[in-house]
Order: sequence, then structure tokens, then C-alpha cells
Amino acid sequence: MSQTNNGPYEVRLTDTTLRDGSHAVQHQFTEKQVRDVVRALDDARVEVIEVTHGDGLAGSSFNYGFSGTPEMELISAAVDEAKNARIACLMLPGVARIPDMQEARDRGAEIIRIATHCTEADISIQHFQEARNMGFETVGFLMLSHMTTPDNLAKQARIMVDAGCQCVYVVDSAGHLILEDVSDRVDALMQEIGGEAQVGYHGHQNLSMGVANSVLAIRAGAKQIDGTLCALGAGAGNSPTEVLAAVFERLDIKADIDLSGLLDAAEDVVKPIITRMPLMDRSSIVQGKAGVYNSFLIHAERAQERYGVPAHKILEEVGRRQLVGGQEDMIIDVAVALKNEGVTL
Ligand SMILES: CC[C@H](O)CC(=O)C(=O)O
Ligand SMILES: [Mn+2]
Repeated sequence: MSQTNNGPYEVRLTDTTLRDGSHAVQHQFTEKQVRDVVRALDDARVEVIEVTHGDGLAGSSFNYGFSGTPEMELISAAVDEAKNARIACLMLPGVARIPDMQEARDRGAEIIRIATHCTEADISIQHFQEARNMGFETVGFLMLSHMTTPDNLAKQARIMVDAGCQCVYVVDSAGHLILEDVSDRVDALMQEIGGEAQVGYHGHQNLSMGVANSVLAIRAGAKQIDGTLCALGAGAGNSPTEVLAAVFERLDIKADIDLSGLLDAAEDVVKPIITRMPLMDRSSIVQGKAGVYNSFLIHAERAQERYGVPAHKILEEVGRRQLVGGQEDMIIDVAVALKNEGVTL
């Protein structure tokens, strides 16, 4: 049962338009776009801006999709452009390696966010230790957090904190969590690590819950919240940063953000860049309902084109099989199996 902390609440917003939003533009952000978005976010007093390939450092690959511009160049441009904001990078152990973190650090990134599946925190231990040695501020991402219980999630958070992590996020990678699903998880983490580290929340919009879930996360003790401008992100997109800021103002949640600057950033800087608006459509709602990793949407759509099997049917079966990040190739298996069963467009 969730325990609600009494306010007033104070949070740090991390904008991940230039990392999670990278999925929505097929990893084709240009240096100019990165500079424009960083300048707009920085002017609106956003404290942390994440810049990396959508699948994290070294994500540019045949499997995940190649970057249009090398991410290290984008990181340097972001560092150069930001006057006050600090630049964060995300990495998945096994996709990126410790030297990749070092290069991001050398280029001026100050925060590293290390992501693992929600039951696999142990693979991040050496990365947190090394990150602290490099002088990074550290954040842990427990992805697909709906796939384990609040108690187990708290045990995984403990592993990250013991390794040197300073804030562990409940990451709703599938946009599957609803209300108390979030506050119960944040609460469990607060009880386990609250005295030593912060708790954060990263939401997706599949079931239209990103902003409401963020508020409940804050009321349960979360101090770091993620969003993206115009909700630009994998699958259905993320909790929109500009909506979070507006709701925070209404609820007296202190984030020290310039709301009108953020609205301009969303409308005038990010909207014109978007080639594909994140939508709560059939496929992404199915993802939210079935608990499917948002980054799988593009892969399922590609499989639809290639095998003539509807993407939402593929995603439903992916949910049934409980596939997790890193198993993108299994989407092909699912498409072929459904085709053989006669499931077609
Ligand atoms: C590549 C890491 C992953 O996509 C992190 C994230 O944003 C999520 O799980 O939602
Ligand atoms: Mn995400």
C-alpha cells in the first residue's frame, strides 16, 4: 500500500527529447536540431538534458538503427550549447562499454543513466563503480518495471545503490503502469533506498497516464521526473515535459521551470522537427495494455511491411511471450510464426 508523503514537493525535471525522442526520428537528429533544442530547454531553465542514441551510447547499429550524426558529436554540441543545464547520457551495459562512458565524460557529459531490465541490476555494478570514479552523477534505470513486484524492484534498486547509484528510476518502458502501480513501486524503493539515494520516474503515454503517474510518483517521494517535448519518444511517446511543467504549476510542485519558455520550445523548436508524431493509436495502446517495450513499435512495423502481419498482432504476441529489451530479433520470429498461422493484413 502506498504511503503519500506530505508536500511541499520539489522535483528535478530531466528532458530526454534528444534521447528517447531519437526513436521517433529514427535516430536522425542533426547537430543544428540538437543545438536548437538544448538552447530552448536551457533558456527554459531545464536542469538536465539527455542526449544519446535512442538505445543509449553505442546504440547506433544494424539492430537498433544507425544514427544520422555520430552521437558523440551531438553530445559535444549539447555541452557546448548549454549554459546552465547539465548533459546526461544513457547507456545499457552490453550495448555500450565503459570506454564509451569515458568518452562521453571527456566530452563534458556530467550525468550517466545506466539502464538494465528490472530484474537484472547486477549487470550494472561495475558500470556504476567506474562511473563514480569518472566523476559522473549516477542514475539507474530499472526498465519495464511492471514486470516485477514492488518488493523485487526495491531489491534491484538496492543492488544499484550499493554499486554507487545516486537515484534509481522506476521506468515504465511499456506505458503499462497505472496510478497505484507507480506509487507502490516508488514507495517500495523509498523504503529500501530513500535514506541513501533518490527515486525517479520515467513514464510513457500508451494508456495516457504519463503525467498523472508522475504526480503520484512525486507524492510517493520521487525527486526526479522525465519528460520529452511534444511527448517525442519511443512508441506512444513520453510524458510531455511542457504538460508536466503546467501540471506542476497547478499543483504547486516546485520545479523552477519557465513554463512559457517550454511551450515555445515545444511549439516552435520541436514540433517542426517531428516527422512522425507519437500517437496513442491501436499499436501503441496494445503495447501499453500488453506491457510491451515501446522501442519495439518500429521493429513491429518493419516486420508488418516485410511479412504482411499486422503490427498490433505482432505486439500482442510479443506481450504474451514477455519479450524484453535486447530481444528485438525475436520480433521477426513472432511475425513469421503468425504468418504461418495465417494471420495477415
Ligand atoms: C534504451 C533504453 C530504454 O529505452 C530506456 C527507456 O527510455 C525506457 O525503457 O523507457
Ligand atoms: Mn523511455
